[in-house]
Amino acid sequence: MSTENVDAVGPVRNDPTPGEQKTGVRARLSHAWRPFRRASRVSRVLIFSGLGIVVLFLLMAFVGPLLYEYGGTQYRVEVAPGEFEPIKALQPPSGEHPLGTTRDQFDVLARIIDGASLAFAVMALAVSIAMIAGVTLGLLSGYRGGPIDRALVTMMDAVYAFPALVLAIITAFALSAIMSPGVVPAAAAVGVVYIPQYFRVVRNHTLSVKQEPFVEAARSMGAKERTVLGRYVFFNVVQTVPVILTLNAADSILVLASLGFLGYGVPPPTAEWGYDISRAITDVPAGIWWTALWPGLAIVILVTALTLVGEGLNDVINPLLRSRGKTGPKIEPAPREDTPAEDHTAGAATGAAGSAPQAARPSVAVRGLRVGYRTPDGPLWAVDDVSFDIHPGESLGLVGESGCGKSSLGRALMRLMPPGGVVRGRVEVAGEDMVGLSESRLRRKRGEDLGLVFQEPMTRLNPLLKISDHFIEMIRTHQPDVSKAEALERARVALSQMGIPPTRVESYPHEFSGGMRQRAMIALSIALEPKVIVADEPTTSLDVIVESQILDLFGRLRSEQQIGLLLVTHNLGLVAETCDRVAVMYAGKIVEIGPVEEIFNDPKHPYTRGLLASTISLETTELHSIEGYPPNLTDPPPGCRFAPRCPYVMDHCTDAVPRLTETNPGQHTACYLYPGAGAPVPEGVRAPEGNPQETGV
Ligand SMILES: Nc1ncnc2c1ncn2[C@@H]1O[C@H](COP(=O)(O)OP(=O)(O)OP(=O)(O)O)[C@@H](O)[C@H]1O
Repeated sequence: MSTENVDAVGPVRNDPTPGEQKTGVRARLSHAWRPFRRASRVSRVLIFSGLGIVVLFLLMAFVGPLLYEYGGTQYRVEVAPGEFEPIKALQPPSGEHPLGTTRDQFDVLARIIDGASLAFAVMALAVSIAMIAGVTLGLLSGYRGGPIDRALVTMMDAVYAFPALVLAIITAFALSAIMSPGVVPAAAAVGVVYIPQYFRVVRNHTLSVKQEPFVEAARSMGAKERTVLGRYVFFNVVQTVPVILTLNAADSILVLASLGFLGYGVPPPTAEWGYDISRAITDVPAGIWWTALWPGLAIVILVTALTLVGEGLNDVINPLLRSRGKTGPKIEPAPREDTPAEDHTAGAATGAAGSAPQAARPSVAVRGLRVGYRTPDGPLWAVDDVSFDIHPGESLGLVGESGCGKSSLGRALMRLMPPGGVVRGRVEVAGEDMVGLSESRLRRKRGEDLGLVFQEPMTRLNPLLKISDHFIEMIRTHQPDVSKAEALERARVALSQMGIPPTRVESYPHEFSGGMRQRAMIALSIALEPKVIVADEPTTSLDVIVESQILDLFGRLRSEQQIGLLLVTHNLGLVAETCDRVAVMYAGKIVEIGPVEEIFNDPKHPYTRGLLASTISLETTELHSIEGYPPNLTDPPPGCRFAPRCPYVMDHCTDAVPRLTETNPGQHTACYLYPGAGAPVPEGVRAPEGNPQETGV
């Protein structure tokens, strides 16, 4: 029996589809039934035939003793009050003893009936022991990590290395020293065998689930730690349990029978199928077939039935397996999105460093932001003293080479840092400093004031939750008074605003195309009408048509809802098309910031020039590149960090970090080639001019 598929197990989610609102018990039954209705025919046949057999055995175990005249340990019959006659040993099946009698003068059918009661009792107890211990330890180990994890993994590996039966026998021996033999020690001996299975599956799931982008995405939308642990870690992890449970239930019957066969199980004369087979071993050569056959058949049939239920359940509750048998998702007509004319001039006027002057107060004001990590080579400041503003409806592009700190900056705005990451400085969002906020207040700000859109939306949506669940959870986390029905309605509206048919709200993320997932992710991030969206490479994994749809969406959100946008990207073309202003980052610092038009037409910083020169456009005749590599941020060069790669480097470039100084209206550049950067420009030095794509850096 394998548990290999359980890693992919999904939820049994039972939410109503639109237009089907039932109430009370009927609704619950209908919802519980839904996953089975969606399951393939084969799965349903497997489950229900298996369940049918298990129910027959249960009836036999619990109703049988009331109806059948013999008991499993009864070796005589009362023929008259106080007068007994022994049951004859080794009687073949007959009207009186339908399955015959054993050499110990027991009725075989009565032994089968009592053996079934024992099997169910041991199975239930053993599986519960294993599940509770394995799941608890697995969650603890995976979530906590560190020495606890190492100790538990070593212990479980040692236990797992033992052959199951040997382990069960050793446990039975050990338990016999502290308690008298019976159902409980037998169940404990069987249960111990399965603890490592639950432990390994749950621990590995916990480890991977807690790092899943969708867990981070949930945090970015303000989910509480308890919700993250419960709904995203525990909920994802426990989906694996029912399948292991049914498969282990089947296996436990075999282990119990083996223990009984070897004489280590429940002590005789208790009816136990394995023990009965061992007693019948010498009967078979003597032509006495019935004493071994019936308990053997009972074991085979019950184990097979439980396995069928387990395999069928796996198919039903795993959404990925479930969709395997279908003809595929319905093909939706391409969504029509009206593109309003974008106002790229908004916020593109003159202003102080990092800020476009606007009448309104900025939605985000970043001042002296530093973002650091602990690394084996020492502290690394990925963002170092960065300041800028984003005004309502304004879009700021953040560009730079890989590793210059763009994503770190984006995350720091939400204070969504990996372990070991620190944020210093001020990030004022709607008048409150994110850096100093308490965790609970921070959770409210995330989602409500700041939305986050990631690249690869598939990994950011919980694969076990429907799109509707994502909306309901996020909306109700921030607005507990909103009913589920209202949240669902808002989800439908938000989806249709993004060009996704509202009927698709009940789909799982894997039933969406990449573009639909990204639009759903955007719909989610704007559901609470945040002031600013941080979009980190939002179109990287999408084709150009979907990319253009997404950009149109951002444009609409900005012009219609005045949502600000921080677009983190490598793609200068995307910035030219989408943004009002652009900030160029190099080695953790903003080296140039200003209106897109100014910077793209007249870049001042040699690094900006280098970046633009290495961009391919229709006019490109010769591709330039910036020589060398960005510095190691654990040990950045002194002064201007670009100096080691700069073709215009001067002596004093390495003395101190140049200040951002206005070089064009609204455009600020941190370079000693321009007066105001902190040192006089040496005589005879001329700053570069002209189109860098033609002239190079
Ligand atoms: N969790 C972390 N621990 C240690 N260092 C990190 C961590 N995350 C990022 N860094 C380091 O911080 C620096 C900036 O990384 P970041 O991902 O912010 O850059 P980026 O410009 O977004 O790069 P890319 O465009 O490739 O995503 C890099 O030197 C990177 O190695």
